[in-house]
Amino acid sequence: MTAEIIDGKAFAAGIREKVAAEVARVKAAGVTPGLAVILVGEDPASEVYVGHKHKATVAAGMESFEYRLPADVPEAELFALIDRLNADPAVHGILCQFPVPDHLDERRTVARIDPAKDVDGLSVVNAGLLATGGDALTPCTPLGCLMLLRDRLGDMSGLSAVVIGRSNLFGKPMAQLLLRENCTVTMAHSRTRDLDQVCRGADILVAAVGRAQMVKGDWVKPGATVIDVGITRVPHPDLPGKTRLVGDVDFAEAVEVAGAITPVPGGVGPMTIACLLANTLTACCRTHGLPAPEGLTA
Ligand SMILES: Nc1nc(=O)c2c([nH]1)NC[C@@H]1CN(c3ccc(C(=O)N[C@@H](CCC(=O)O)C(=O)O)cc3)C=[N+]21
Repeated sequence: MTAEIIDGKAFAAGIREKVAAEVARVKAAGVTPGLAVILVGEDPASEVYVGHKHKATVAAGMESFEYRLPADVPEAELFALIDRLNADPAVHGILCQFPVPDHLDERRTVARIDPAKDVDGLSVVNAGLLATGGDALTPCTPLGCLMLLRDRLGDMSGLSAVVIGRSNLFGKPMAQLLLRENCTVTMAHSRTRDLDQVCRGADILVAAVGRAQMVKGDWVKPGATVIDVGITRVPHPDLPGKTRLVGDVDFAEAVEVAGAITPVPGGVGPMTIACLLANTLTACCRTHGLPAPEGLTA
């Protein structure tokens, strides 16, 4: 039996349409949601993502503001920009693309962003709200995974969920979201013993380790839902000089065992951008006391 392949690209397109419809509604109420993206330095991969974000933002009817700062920008200058955006009523979401150059500190940078505009959901305030059951802005990639899981599984109560990876950006918030769905959650990581065995117990297996094709087919419980958050560029096996994207899961093996699985590309990645738009809309609605859009939040 081969797994159902979860089409994140199509699902994300649906979310983006929903966002666009809601944007039209808040515009009619006199507000245009705006997203500001800050890119420090010239990382080629980041350039591509920022380009995608800009296009998607505009396509949803929102305002997109882009700021490119030189790689050696002093912290004070970056912070002055963030302060300006915090105070700007046309800006409802602020995202500083990571990684930032070594002389800057991600924690200090996130802390500078107004938590009400922190559409990455990375601030201490939003992480704390998520952990304590409040109305947080939820990190985009975990939110996207949650939407895919809800769509496939509906009620997740009592299911065993294993998240591999414990980053602040993904693993920790993902575990919190699964816990809120009443899963029994295990957080696994690089020091976990007998990781393969731990994974075999999972009804929901979420891989976010950043190691290409690490999760093998025999790590997967038959019928499990597998969410692959990894994205690594590797040399193409058949085309010399070419590359391709792979996830943290050995897809060819896992697809034979799982009940459903997200591909890479076309799985979680497109959901991340769709959820960034959703979060910007949510932030805008909360700021203006408008009803929060349904189905677009955790
Ligand atoms: N502050 C911050 N927030 C982020 O959310 C953030 C960040 N920094 N830095 C970089 C990572 C990476 N990221 C992705 C977004 C979309 C795809 C995506 O759309 N991927 C597609 C296509 C990928 C391709 O073809 O290159 C896919 O998987 O199908 C992937 C990765 C957001 N990030």
